[in-house]
Amino acid sequence: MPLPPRQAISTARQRFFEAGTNPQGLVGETILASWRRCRALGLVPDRQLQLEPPEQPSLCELRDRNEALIRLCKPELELLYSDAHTCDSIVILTAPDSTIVEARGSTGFLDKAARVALRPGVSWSENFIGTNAIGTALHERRPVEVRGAEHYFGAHRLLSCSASPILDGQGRAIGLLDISGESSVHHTHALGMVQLAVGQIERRLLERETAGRDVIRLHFDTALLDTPREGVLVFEEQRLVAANRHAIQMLGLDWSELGRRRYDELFDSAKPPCHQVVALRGPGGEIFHARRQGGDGRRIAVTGTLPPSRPATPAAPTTFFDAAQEAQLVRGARLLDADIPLLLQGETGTGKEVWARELHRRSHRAHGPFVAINCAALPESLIESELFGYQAGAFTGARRTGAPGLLREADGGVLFLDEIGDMPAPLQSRLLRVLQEREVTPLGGGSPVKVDFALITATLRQLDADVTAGRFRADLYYRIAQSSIMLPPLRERADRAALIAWLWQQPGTEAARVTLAPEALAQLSDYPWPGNVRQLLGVLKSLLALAEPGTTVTPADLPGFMHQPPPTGTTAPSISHPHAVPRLDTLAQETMQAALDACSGNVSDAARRLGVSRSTLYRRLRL
Ligand SMILES: Nc1ncnc2c1ncn2[C@@H]1O[C@H](COP(=O)(O)OP(=O)(O)OP(=O)(O)O)[C@@H](O)[C@H]1O
Repeated sequence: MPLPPRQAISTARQRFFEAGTNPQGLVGETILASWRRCRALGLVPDRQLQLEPPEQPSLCELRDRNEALIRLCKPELELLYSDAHTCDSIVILTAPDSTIVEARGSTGFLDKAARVALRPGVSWSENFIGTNAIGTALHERRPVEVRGAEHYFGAHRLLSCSASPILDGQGRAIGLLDISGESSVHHTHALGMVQLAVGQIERRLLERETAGRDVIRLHFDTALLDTPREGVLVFEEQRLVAANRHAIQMLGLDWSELGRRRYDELFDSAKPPCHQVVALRGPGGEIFHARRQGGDGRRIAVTGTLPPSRPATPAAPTTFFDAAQEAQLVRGARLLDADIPLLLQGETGTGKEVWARELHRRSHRAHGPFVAINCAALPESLIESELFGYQAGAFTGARRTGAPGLLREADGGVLFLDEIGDMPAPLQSRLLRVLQEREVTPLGGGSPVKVDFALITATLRQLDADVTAGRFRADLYYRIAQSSIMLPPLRERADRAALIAWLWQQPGTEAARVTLAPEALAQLSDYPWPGNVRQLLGVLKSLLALAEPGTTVTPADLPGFMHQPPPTGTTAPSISHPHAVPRLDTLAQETMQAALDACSGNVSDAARRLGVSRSTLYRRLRL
């Protein structure tokens, strides 16, 4: 006979936290998965919680920053607030990073909630607060209810919370709505109310995005067309570029497929004429009732093949960012949206490219291309034509049709110039001109062509020192470094253990079947990692590949180099000493040369074999 809910959850806790056994069936899968994530992050369930966030922004600043979100949600918030007053509960709006922006409702419950830091200014990210409706729903990107002792930390037992993230047309959470109350009272309708409210907000949000675009609305039931339950798909030419969660569900898609799927892969007939309700057969043979809403002249759909060079909208994130980094990303995306160039600085493997892609994904230009160019990897003889394009017959070997060049391919999106410090001097002047005039003149003449892109650059060198030494143009430096983000080396990051635990858990790593012993986690997080996240990832992947399923990885399993004292200078290749050559470097140099020889000089193969980027090889071997 099933246990009553309270007893089931306390038995589940006892089995999971004390006996270390699996409480399957006693607690929902979502809660159990979250408990596992929290345990892997090293969170201790009976720990006294720190009530203040690490860097509490002023509440006014927080509200200012989230003003658009507050405005968007206002109608639903007002309705829910008045209801919450009478139900001894509160309504919470959070930013996408889980920080509570507003909490209103019953004054009695607001006081109780504030005692466990459920109040504005505090981040309820699962990484810090453990299993809770806000953090867990944002992690899962779907509605979640967490009641009483299902919360990871004992201190939160008094809460019963229902939350749903607010997703935009690309499946990105732009905020979250939550209703919280006493766990002793069963708030039967809270989750339904939150979902209804979020449904309305998302509908309004998507209406803004879809105005004037090629949209298909659909449902299995004609009566549900034009209601908040309908699926909405937005196409640019043939490409599916945005959708709502109902459409994603009905078509059995994943958010990461946006930008990649084509209309003709989803439906077996041509796009219907506008405004008529027609039947469309979906990918699984199911029949939908659909109505197409045509775009304006600019965006009206034309059938035909997609240009292959146009990159897809980036997939859903598979990256780890702590609360401070989240705040930096939000700020970075805002600067990018204001067309202010961003410079990312950090040692090799600290994640500069990961950050650039994430900033693009969060920017208004997420629909546009992300064009990454590694200035160190492009041979000097090719870099000019690759970047600026060329006219037909501009030089021997030029394509007959000419080429637009990568700068023009970035039009409408983000241009990422990696290793900008390695850009040859003559090209620095040409690039500066493009940035000032916002137009590109191809090699071999021809008229200048307007370009519109946001610029992110990256370097592992100390560019200001290069400017002083005359190796880098000062005017270009001041142009590209209007705002910069310093990515710290892994050895200086306070979130090392959390990052390792998170990487260990990633899908496809089989980590679910291999446990990482706390001592091994401690040793991994104490190591100085000269190759930063890239090197760490390589080690984790080898550990997982070598471990037998069901076993535990202990310190004895860690690679030999981690048992020796770190070589002198291991921590030296920092941005402030870019040219220091520690002993480890000599070793690395020899290994890289050997790999290159073994691959008959093929840089890509050698880089793959070593688990480093091509650019690292180019740079380190000065090819
Ligand atoms: N925040 C993160 N979350 C998950 N993985 C990350 C993160 N940061 C870096 N990585 C991983 O670390 C590796 C190196 O990242 P990336 O290539 O962005 O570094 P980089 O600083 O551009 O390196 P380089 O200067 O050598 O080109 C990649 O495999 C990336 O997936």
